Amino acid sequence: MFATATLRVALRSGAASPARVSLRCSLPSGTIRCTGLQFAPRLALDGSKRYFSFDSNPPPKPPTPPPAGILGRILPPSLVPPKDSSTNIRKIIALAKPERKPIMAAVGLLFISSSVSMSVPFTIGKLIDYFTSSDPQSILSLPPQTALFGLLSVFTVGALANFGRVLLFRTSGQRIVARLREQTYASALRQEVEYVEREKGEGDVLSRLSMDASIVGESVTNNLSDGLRAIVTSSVGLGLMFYLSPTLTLLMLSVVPPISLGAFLYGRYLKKLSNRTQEALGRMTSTAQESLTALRTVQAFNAAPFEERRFETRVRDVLDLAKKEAWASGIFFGATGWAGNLTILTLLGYGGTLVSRGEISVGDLTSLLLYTAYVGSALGMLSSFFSSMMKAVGASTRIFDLFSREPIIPTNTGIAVPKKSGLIRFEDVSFHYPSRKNVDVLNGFNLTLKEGGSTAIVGKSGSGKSSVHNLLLRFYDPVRGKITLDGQDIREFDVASWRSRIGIVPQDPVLFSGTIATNIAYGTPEVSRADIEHAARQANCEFIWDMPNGFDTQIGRLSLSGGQRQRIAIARALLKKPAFLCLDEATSALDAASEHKVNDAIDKILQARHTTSLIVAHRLSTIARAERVVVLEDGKIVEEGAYRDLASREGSRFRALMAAQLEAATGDQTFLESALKGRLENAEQEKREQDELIELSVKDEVVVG
Ligand SMILES: Nc1ncnc2c1ncn2[C@@H]1O[C@H](COP(=O)(O)OP(=O)(O)OP(=O)(O)O)[C@@H](O)[C@H]1O
Repeated sequence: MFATATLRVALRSGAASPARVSLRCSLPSGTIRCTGLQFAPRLALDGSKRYFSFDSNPPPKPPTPPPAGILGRILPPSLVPPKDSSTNIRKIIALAKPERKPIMAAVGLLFISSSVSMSVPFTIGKLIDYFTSSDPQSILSLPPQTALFGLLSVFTVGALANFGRVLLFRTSGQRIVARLREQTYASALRQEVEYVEREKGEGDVLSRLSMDASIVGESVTNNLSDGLRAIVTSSVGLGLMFYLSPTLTLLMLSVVPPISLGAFLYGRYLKKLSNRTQEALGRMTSTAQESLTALRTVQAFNAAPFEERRFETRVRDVLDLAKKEAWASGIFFGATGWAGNLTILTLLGYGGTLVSRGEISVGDLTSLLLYTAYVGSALGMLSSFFSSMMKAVGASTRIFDLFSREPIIPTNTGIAVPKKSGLIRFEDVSFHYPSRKNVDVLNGFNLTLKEGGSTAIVGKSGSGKSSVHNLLLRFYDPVRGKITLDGQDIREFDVASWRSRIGIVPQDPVLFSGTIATNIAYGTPEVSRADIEHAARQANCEFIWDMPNGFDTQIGRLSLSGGQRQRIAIARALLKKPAFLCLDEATSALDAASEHKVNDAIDKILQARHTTSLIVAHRLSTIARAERVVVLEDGKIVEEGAYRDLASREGSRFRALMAAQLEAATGDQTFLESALKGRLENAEQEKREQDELIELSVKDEVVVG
């Protein structure tokens, strides 16, 4: 039996499909079969019967059919414009839609200015005939003064129309570029981190936003304007030429087909080059960005010459492509110029004979030669219009790739997360990163986080602790298994709603340009100054009060220590009043006073019973503070319990791990015992001493640059 229903479905990574699809499903012999997608998925119902997941792989793509249409039949495939060209041209035109009024007005003005300029050769011809004729009255029916005044007025109107055309085309062009950049940026921010950080690289995305957007914007306005002008000039010019002398015009036209073919081939070649140039520019920007953001490391390693060479290689790639473009342009423009001059020469030779035979006047021949020059330059403009359109199609492919890409972790779909916090469970989760599919980071990982409880997750470096946070925050989704909140798969929630309930304190917190206050209120801009100060106080950020401008101090001018940055990040997380907190403790050693303050701030979070915390812990003093400690090994939790129990259990994995971390030889039990015990005592004593410690002067912590 078949039933039609609309199901909410989520597809595993790699499968692209809208979040809502209609499927026809049947249940023959216990297997659910569905149709309605391009490929037949195998549907698995999980135990809760609320979440459906597809284990689907699209079938291999059929071989690309040969290009259709006349061009496809007569030209080799490499010369046929690809199908996406026309789609992209349509998308580019769609971008210009909101600007249709100014663009239409500009086109109107273009017709006026072009008509005026097209009247110039005709007028010059008539004037020459007037001044050289034995009977001038037969040529001009108006008195010469009136004719000159009329011409002056026409030229003024033409100039004003030209002014309006340029202004309108350029301003709408800039608005289109602005819109394109905004939307592409918004799309980049929506993508899953893997795509931006790994698959493409931030530099590549930046180059799409800056250079590619400009090229596309240019093409829809300046080039379009010049292209239209060229079309008007060449068609009107040719019409007038036919009117003046059909024979000479046909002679002139004999050179057009070879030039047009040249322009077509040149445009195709240029598009390819442009694509490759943009890719090379993206790689160049990425390289520069990487070393400039790590300038300290570069300088500390005296690696500037090495980085220069690396950048130079990238610049060379761009230069090589630019050279190819220069050759192509040189050959094309040289050849077309030569062909143009040859045409003029032929026209002059044959036209002179016609004049001597009295078949055409000197004025008309002059007009014709001028029109030939006009039409020739218009055809040149048309070919450069065609090549820049091709360039824009190349650049637009890169922009539209990003612009219309649906992120693998979908946004704006799913239900809102319930207000109350709840029980989080990782159920048989397996995970590998998309770029390293052969390395299982988690494998059958099970973990329950009690509401309001605190759990420290410990394990060797690279064992996958931070990956657990990444999954909880839905930067990635599990490859198998699921994460649930009170039994509901978190993939059913709207991702923004889910993340709004989670506070994060990363290992190396990022501070954005702006003031300390805006940084603490990052993500919660509606909070009051009193709330910001309260959160800062709770996170032991007393150093802020000692700064010259307090909370209004600009971050850009500060050099903050690791401990200070972490405390600002803790204040930021506290301000969000999160139901769940992911804290990734910094591995770098903090000085004693700083460590006390960070730990004390962490304590406050742990004591806030409304927050469920999952701490990736490195320091024993932090581990000792959590209610529960879990040990991660080979992608699984291999041990869990209270710190006291694990620390005192002979032969526990936890003790072995801590021994390795403390670099204590297995035989040196005394050192390990005292460290494990000492940390717990320290943690307890710290609590008692914290108020006193916070009073300690921290003024010298602040460095204003
Ligand atoms: N985006 C990524 N793409 C591919 N592999 C990754 C990515 N992030 C982490 N890894 C790899 O996944 C494994 C687990 O990394 P993870 O950062 O979760 O470990 P960790 O236990 O938090 O390490 P540490 O304690 O050193 O911070 C490591 O082998 C790491 O190299």
